[in-house]
Amino acid sequence: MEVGFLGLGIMGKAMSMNLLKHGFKVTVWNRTLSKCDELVEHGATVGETPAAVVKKCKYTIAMLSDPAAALAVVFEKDGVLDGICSGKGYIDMSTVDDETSTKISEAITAKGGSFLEAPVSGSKKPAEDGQLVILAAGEKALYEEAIPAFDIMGKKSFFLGPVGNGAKMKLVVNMVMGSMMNAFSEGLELADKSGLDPQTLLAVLDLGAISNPMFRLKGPTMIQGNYSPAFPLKHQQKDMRLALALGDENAVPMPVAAAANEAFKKARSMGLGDKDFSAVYETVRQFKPSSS
Ligand SMILES: NC(=O)C1=CN([C@@H]2O[C@H](COP(=O)(O)OP(=O)(O)OC[C@H]3O[C@@H](n4cnc5c(N)ncnc54)[C@H](OP(=O)(O)O)[C@@H]3O)[C@@H](O)[C@H]2O)C=CC1
Ligand SMILES: O=CCCC(=O)O
Repeated sequence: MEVGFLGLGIMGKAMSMNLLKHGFKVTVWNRTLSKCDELVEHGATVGETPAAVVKKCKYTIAMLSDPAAALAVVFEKDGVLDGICSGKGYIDMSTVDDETSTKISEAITAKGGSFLEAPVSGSKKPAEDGQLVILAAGEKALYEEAIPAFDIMGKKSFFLGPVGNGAKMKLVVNMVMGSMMNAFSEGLELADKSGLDPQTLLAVLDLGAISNPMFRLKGPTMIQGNYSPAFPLKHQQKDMRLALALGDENAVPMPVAAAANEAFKKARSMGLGDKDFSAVYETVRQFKPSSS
């Protein structure tokens, strides 16, 4: 099966690599061309533009940073729209808002193509291990066609109905995650400042009702001050911003998420946007480990 893949950042690289390793023929494109090299070493072909990739492949997947990137890759010259036609599908797995996704869907379908949004839960490691949770919405037939690829990239796929529902579900999930990360950071600092061992706090949390993989994975590295990016903080703040806009649209009060968004903005202002989102800890942290 020939699949196109646009966007080889942290997630796109891992996801397209998995497709290659499982026998898919993959044609890749990335704005910064050098990021294609490693994929080529594993058998990928490079398309010169998004349009060239779409022209070559029955369906094309995109994994791009934000709404501006998702729109640029579709609407700019030599973009997806210049290659799409009847019989071809476009699957955008980037985390964007429903307005962006709807705009892309309308443009693709106006040219006879089919569209699916399919943002994912799970980060770098689940992407490498094919353990993502896929939140698809849009054209059901394209969803069914893409299941073999989804089964490789993910551990579970949901079909959530019309375009927009996948984007909204993803924003709700990441809004909860970003708020939790801030509460967790405050807890680590409170433990430390009140004379408790943060490592013991991790052990206690892990045995109780709020035990979860995020605290288990991020806690030890946060204590070390290691923020090597799996999920860049600038993307988490983008998701908080988009989730708050969704709350605004639906008149849902979200004071906790709003405060969390401010903390992520503060972290960006401290130059931490390209670090892992757990670096939001630095906005409350006073004790610095000697290794940082
Ligand atoms: N990392 C994670 O844990 C997760 C991320 N996500 C979401 O997945 C998406 C990708 O995330 P991730 O891989 O971490 O991000 P990265 O920042 O690592 O990669 C972003 C990608 O978008 C491309 N890009 C950015 N701007 C443009 C543009 N204007 N035109 C064309 N391409 C552009 C980049 O190209 P270039 O290389 O040239 O900069 C790169 O390929 C985001 O929407 C994110 O929110 C979802 C789940 C988990
Ligand atoms: O969008 C990023 C999500 C990261 C995760 O689910 O661990």
